[in-house]
Amino acid sequence: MIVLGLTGSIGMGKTTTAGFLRAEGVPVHDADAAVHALYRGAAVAPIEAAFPGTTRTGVVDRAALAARVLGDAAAVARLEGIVHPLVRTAEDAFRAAARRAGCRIVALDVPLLLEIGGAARVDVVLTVTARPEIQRARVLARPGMTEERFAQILARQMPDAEKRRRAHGVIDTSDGLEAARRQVAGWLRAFQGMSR
Ligand SMILES: CC(C)(COP(=O)(O)OP(=O)(O)OC[C@H]1O[C@@H](n2cnc3c(N)ncnc32)[C@H](O)[C@@H]1O)[C@@H](O)C(=O)NCCC(=O)NCCS
Ligand SMILES: Nc1ncnc2c1ncn2[C@@H]1O[C@H](COP(=O)(O)OP(=O)(O)OP(=O)(O)O)[C@@H](O)[C@H]1O
Repeated sequence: MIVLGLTGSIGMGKTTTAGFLRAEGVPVHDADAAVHALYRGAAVAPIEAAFPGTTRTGVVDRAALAARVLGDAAAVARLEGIVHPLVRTAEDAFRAAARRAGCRIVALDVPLLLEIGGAARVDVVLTVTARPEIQRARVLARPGMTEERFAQILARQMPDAEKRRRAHGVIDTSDGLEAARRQVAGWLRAFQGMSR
């Protein structure tokens, strides 16, 4: 079974590109979705213990948690130390189920794949990118997003050029949905020739 690692910085088009993979029959595990589920489940108690007052009625309050950790590298590292192992457990269960089901190729959608050394756990890295001005317009169009918050998030993420350099394949979402969909189909044809 070939494991694709789908990654890319904020607003580059990972989720949309993951949708193209699913449409081609590739099961996708979404790390961000796993984190959202953990914030209603297994992560609530350890996060409340580490950051008192950041959960409400058994659910992590993302805004309170963000206010508590963002801008404090040690606190972000502590949060990641709680969350990332739980995400890995969910990913491992997804991979085992896909292997049992006889899947030939699966994808892990992990925004921080390269930041957390995750390239070692996939066979192929696919980086989703877009021209900087397009990324910027997309992110700043989001409710509540500010130039400062955008800069803060970019500062925490590996530069896009480095993510493209480390990738086996790049999907550029700058030229519309159909162009990106065609790139996904092209890379899948290339990877399906691989044997694992
Ligand atoms: C700190 C938290 C609560 C802030 O939540 P909030 O809803 O305000 O922001 P959101 O999660 O949407 O993040 C916004 C953007 O930053 C990226 N991002 C999220 N966490 C991190 C991080 N630790 N380092 C770098 N980029 C990050 C996301 O991929 C997204 O592109 C949240 O980011 C979080 O729970 N982070 C720890 C878990 C994690 O590392 N998630 C990334 C998925 S692998
Ligand atoms: N190929 C594309 N062509 C045009 N617009 C796109 C394309 N891919 C994504 N978009 C648009 O860009 C925005 C961000 O897309 P998406 O949510 O998939 O990115 P993301 O990388 O998952 O974002 P984040 O990491 O911030 O969650 C959305 O408005 C989406 O419709």
